Amino acid sequence: MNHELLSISLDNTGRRFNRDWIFRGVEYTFNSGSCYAILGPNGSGKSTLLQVINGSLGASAGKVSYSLNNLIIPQENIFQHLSIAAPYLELIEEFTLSEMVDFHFKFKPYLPGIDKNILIDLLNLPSAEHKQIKYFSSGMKQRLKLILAFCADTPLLMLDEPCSNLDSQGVEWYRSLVERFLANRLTIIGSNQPYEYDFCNYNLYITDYKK
Ligand SMILES: Nc1ncnc2c1ncn2[C@@H]1O[C@H](COP(=O)(O)OP(=O)(O)OP(=O)(O)O)[C@@H](O)[C@H]1O
Repeated sequence: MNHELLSISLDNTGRRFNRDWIFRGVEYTFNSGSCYAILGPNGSGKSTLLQVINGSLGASAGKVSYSLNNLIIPQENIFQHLSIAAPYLELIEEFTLSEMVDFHFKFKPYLPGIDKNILIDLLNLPSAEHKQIKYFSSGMKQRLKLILAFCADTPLLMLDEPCSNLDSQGVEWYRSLVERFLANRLTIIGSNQPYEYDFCNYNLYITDYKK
């Protein structure tokens, strides 16, 4: 369980592409221990807002600031404290599952109580350990992205469309990870499927920031 206290504040934050504002005037603070859903229809800007929050995309207006254990940290360092599963973040197709897990956890520690064998058991994909990821189905890849994000010991967990390509068993499996691995973290989920986010403490509607 991660015990670091992270706070992310958006101050009059907006992002545009060319002349179109995707969102503007966002005033919001995200805190450890809560789960936030970013909601809106397809193409409304959920992924864009997630990327602005994690600093991988700059804001066109306003600012995003971060504090960890009450110390301000610069935007360029936030990725060290972040685990993310998103459709636009790819796995390394040439690796086997085993190699992918080793590679991922060179950069991020495991959550206490988790190790490689436990993680592979949790993934529940029998006989996939030495299979190359390029031979995984889309649902298997999605499970792998999720388990890598959930099991890394970071205060910030971001999930964009977490159940894309998952079947109903996969959705149940996702919900079991949520119950087990969210405590104390700051979790932000981009979604328009209630089963992906209905346990969140707060909902943000991107359409509220379109003016
Ligand atoms: N690099 C870019 N250049 C120009 N426009 C972009 C760029 N990235 C995203 N957009 C536009 O920004 C808008 C928001 O896209 P975004 O992917 O954030 O929406 P979303 O709510 O996550 O959508 P979905 O639910 O379909 O995943 C869309 O109109 C998209 O075309």
